[in-house]
Amino acid sequence: MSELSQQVCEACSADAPTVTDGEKQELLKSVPDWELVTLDGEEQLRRVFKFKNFAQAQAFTNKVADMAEAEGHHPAILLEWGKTTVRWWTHKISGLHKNDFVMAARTDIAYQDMQ
Ligand SMILES: C[C@H](O)[C@H](O)[C@H]1CNC2=NC(N)=NC(=O)C2=N1
Repeated sequence: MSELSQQVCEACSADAPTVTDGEKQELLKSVPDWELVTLDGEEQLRRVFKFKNFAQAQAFTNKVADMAEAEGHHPAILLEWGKTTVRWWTHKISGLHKNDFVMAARTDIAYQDMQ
């Protein structure tokens, strides 16, 4: 499997399967800084990114938003002073698809590029 962050989202339909527990454990190895959370019954990936101020958090938020729009796959993003919280899941299957792990890995690269 090529580096997760180099992959792109595959077309995902409403009847696409969520990742299995085994797939989750394997994929999580590529995004170790992310946590699995369940909100409103939907399993998601979540990570909090820390910054020196609001402007840096805002710039990162915009990078992630642009990447999401380009990919047609969108996160929930909370922008606060000094931090940005990103959650990835696939709305149409109410859970986690491999696409979410790809986008989490690409979000990590966007953060690394700002350090
Ligand atoms: C019509 C549009 O392409 C779809 O609603 C896309 C938009 N972005 C999306 N983003 C996420 N995270 N999950 C989706 O199911 C999804 N669907």
